[in-house]
Amino acid sequence: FLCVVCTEMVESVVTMEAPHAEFITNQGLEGYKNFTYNELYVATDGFRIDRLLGQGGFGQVYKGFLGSTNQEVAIKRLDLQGQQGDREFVNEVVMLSRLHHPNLVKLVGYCANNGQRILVYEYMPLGSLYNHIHDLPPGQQPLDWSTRINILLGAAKGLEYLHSKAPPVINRDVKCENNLLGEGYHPKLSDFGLARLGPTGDNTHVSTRVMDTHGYCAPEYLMTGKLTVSTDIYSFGVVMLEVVTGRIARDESLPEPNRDLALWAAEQGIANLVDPALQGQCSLNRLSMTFAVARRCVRELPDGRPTIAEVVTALTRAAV
Ligand SMILES: Nc1ncnc2c1ncn2[C@@H]1O[C@H](COP(=O)(O)OP(=O)(O)OP(=O)(O)O)[C@@H](O)[C@H]1O
Repeated sequence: FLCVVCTEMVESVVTMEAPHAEFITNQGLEGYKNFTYNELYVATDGFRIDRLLGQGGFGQVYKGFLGSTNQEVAIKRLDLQGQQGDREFVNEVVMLSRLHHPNLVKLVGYCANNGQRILVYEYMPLGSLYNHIHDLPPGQQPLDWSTRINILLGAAKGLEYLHSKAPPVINRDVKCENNLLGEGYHPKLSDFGLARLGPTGDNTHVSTRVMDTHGYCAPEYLMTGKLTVSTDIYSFGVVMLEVVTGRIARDESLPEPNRDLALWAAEQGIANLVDPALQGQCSLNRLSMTFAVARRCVRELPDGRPTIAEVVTALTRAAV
């Protein structure tokens, strides 16, 4: 019964019918805890400011502690902006309840009582990849080559799982901030509120909202709003370039055409590309392999981009 319900809900999310958040609460989703607002209020000491982990496009994320299970969690409280927020909420809950992989962040539960829209996730103690690549606080050592390549490999495996579903799940929001890190820098993709089920047959899903997340968007997506697995591949290529160059995806302080990392990297030799902090840590062969696959991912024409399975193969070779 629940599977049928989930499928119906996913379809209604994709076709943007009326939200179903109260419906989720009433029916429950097997395996996920339906929290009361009070439980989460207690877990975060009243959503105290010093528990704030970060602010995303859809609301604040707090660190919480569930006394009943002795578990640390991340609690995302969505800003209530009418149906839009509701749609993202239902989409995230339904998507995560169907998707399970060691490189995807786990949903612990949710709360949709009294107009609240709150998601509860496993806590990822090392935060986002962004914070380990960019704007390092003084004294923090940059990640070494082997850690960086293993993070990329794990993230690529998470994306491979999504793309291997029938129909494929398009993450649509692949970026460094959405790669969260657990103990030992184990990476997990997060944030499926924007994920969409991909096209079947020759149809291409046309998004009603084209979102440019600062240098991560494939050119054809910006022009047409058409979502395919190739648009995720482009974004993943930008993440790869960030991780190995240490540069951000789009640097507004630079003159065009050097602002977008993907465009800049296409014109550079390896010596210029590699993050100075990685000098001497990796053979030229592995560096060239990694840059070659990253550059293929950010090709202008989607047909020239590799599949995520090819990316996993290349990164596996670069990691050994
Ligand atoms: N499960 C988690 N464990 C630990 N920290 C988390 C977790 N989820 C989110 N965070 C922190 O909260 C921040 C905001 O997360 P969130 O997913 O809301 O936004 P985002 O991905 O940065 O942006 P957007 O929602 O616009 O894509 C993250 O960058 C991360 O630092």
